[in-house]
Amino acid sequence: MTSVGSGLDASGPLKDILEIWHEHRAAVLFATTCILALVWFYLELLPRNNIEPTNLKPNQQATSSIILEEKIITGGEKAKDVATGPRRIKGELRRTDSARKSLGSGEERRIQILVFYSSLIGNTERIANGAAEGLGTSLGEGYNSHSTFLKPIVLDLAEADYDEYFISTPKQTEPNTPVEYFYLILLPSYNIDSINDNLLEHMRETHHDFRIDTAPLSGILGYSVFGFGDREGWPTEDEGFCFQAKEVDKWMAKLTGRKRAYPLGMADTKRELKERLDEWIGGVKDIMGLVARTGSLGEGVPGSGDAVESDDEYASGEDDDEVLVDESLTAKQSKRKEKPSNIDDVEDLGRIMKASQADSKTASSAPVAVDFTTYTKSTSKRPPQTIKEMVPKNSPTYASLTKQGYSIVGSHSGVKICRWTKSALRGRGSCYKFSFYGIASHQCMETTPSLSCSNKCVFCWRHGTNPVGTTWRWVVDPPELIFDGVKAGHYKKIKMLRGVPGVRAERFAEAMRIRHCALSLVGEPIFYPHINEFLAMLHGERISSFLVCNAQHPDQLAALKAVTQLYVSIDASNKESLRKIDRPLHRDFWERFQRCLEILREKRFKQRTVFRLTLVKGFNVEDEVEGYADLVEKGLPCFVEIKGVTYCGTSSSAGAGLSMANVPFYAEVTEFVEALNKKLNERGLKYGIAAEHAHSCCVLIASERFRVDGKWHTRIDYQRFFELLEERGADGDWTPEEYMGPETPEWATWGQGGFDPRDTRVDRKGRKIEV
Ligand SMILES: Cc1cc2nc3c(=O)[nH]c(=O)nc-3n(C[C@H](O)[C@H](O)[C@H](O)COP(=O)(O)O)c2cc1C
Ligand code: SF4
Repeated sequence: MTSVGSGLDASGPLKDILEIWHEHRAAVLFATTCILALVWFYLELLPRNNIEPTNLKPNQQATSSIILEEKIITGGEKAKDVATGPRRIKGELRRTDSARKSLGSGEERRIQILVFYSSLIGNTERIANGAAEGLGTSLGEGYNSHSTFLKPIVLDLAEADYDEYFISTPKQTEPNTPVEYFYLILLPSYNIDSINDNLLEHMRETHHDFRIDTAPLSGILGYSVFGFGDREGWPTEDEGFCFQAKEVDKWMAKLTGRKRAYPLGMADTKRELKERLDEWIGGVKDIMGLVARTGSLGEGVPGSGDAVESDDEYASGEDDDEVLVDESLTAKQSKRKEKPSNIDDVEDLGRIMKASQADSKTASSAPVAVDFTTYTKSTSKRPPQTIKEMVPKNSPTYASLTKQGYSIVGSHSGVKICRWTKSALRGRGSCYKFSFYGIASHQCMETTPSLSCSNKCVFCWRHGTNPVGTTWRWVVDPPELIFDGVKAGHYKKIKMLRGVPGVRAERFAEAMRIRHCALSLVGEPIFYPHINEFLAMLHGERISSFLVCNAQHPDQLAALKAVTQLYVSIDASNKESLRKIDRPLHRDFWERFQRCLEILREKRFKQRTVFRLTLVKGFNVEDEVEGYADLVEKGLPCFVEIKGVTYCGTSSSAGAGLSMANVPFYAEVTEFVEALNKKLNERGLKYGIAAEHAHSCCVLIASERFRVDGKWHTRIDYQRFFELLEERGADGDWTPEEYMGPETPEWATWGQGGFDPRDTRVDRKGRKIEV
């Protein structure tokens, strides 16, 4: 037996131990090292993990590191620098109250509202004090345990130190209890020298001072401005109404790096003060609630509160009704062959709906899909098919649509904010439907309960991403889910526009109540099996319905109940042209189209019916006036909207062969309209050119039924429409004349251009255009 290095002879238990040591020396050393490493790891890192919240803001993080150094107590002494090696912790970990609050919840915050005002006559001073008191009372009640609103402080801009408040974020008085600041600025305008000029000068200089950050107030939580003015002396914003509040709002956006938390509010102090102020204060309180709950001002769209006051959305070209040339159409797409699909009875629709509603996720018991490809009925039976979602979350279609700004609701519906809604929120004009029918664009929701369509129109601006199909072969979502979802999606997007330059508090508040619904987004709304239930929900909340269909689903059109205004798209005047331009999937598309016109004719004394013509030069304009007159004679719609196609592409539409050359000039549209109107009159049809919206390249021909004492009445009495619905039900009998609105405003009538004089017309870069 050999000795163990020491030269000692070993025997008995000692010998056993030594033998084991020899055999397992490496393993034992490794285990010991691991245990020591774990102990070090525990002692060194655990305390820090406990007290360093990862999601704190920079100033909070700074505070936490101060706390780390000062408050970890080792036997009554301050801890040594953590980098010097493992620490031995004795005794308890103690923290100050504020640190405990701040770190225990991870989100404790103290918010200080500063109410700035200027006042020559004294009104604004009184209002500022009242507002601060009101806010103090309601916010003092607290939104949750993690936020404390300190009593608002009122500051007179004539006395406040600009260097303290407008050159950088106000200094923290107690570093261990950081405070976040929220600025409210109440400002009357004066066209004489006043303290406002000093403030504006100071803001301008600060922003341009190369020694100072261009956004030195970016550390504040947010701001909002309210302006006071007098419309008697300064009737419009262009004439100086609240001009200094507008300026301050703009400079604050720059200095804070887009932290406009709520839109600029404005009031004529002699007329609408209380209403506007309450509205604005209510909005500010909501934002405070949001901050308290979530710790942030919420999401904003790109450009929201943009310091350069951008108008980027004008370049996006999005719009429900502006039909845009789709640059993404490719030769490949246009040549794509349609797969032969099943032909079944329309009655099967009911079966599909029931089955898919019963269990939308159980695909195995799926009924036979409905095929609308051929309008004639067939009795052939098809094997059961699997029901899928139309736009599954993981599909490229979903990704593409959401990228384009659609919110997908459920599995086949969508909602999107149209560019006119944004435009109206900013006082830059509503869409032509305002001029013609009185729809306020900022109160309009654009949605569809079916993202699928059965055409592939050459001018469709949906970038070829919407699903197409002739059959409803997808899961059917219940109408309640869609209704709640689209409203929530719409409101969410409106809220995101709160910081966009030019959005006015008044219109923003109005926009939080949807009054109109344009069912004309991508897809075909009447494709949705529960369209009537969905419409009833809209009407139940007094939301008007403007439903556009593609004249390819006659049975659904016939079964459609009351809508406020019913459209069919008339994209061509003859079969060949329609095939070329709409590229329909249905083989019997022309028969379907004709049948839809007949149905519209039948409905014309019950509903406001509209033909929508989209003119594409080289496709459906030349030599087609006669053909369109035939169609109007057949359908006898209440109105004919004629619109020039709009181009948004940067490259040519190779597949469809479209380019800017296909976009008619407004003069060409008006020439066409005059020719069509003449043809109609020659045939003894009583129509006339009623209104126009040159900005949208759109003109309205109306039936003389809507001309009273020589004046056009193309607008709608929405109130009366809902009364009729409530009195007589969705199948009830009434005529469109019964809810005919007041006279079409002079500025909207033919020859006047159609731009609301109360709005400001701007170009794509936001520069003012003289109308
Ligand atoms: C000399 C003078 C000039 C004014 N200039 C404007 C103006 O350019 N634009 C505007 O909207 N209101 C203007 N106003 C209206 C005031 O902004 C409005 O009356 C405001 O409520 C006054 O607030 P104060 O009482 O706090 O000073 C002016 C008022 C005065 C007396
Ligand atoms: S009707 Fe509504 S959705 Fe359509 S363009 Fe006007 S505002 Fe937009």
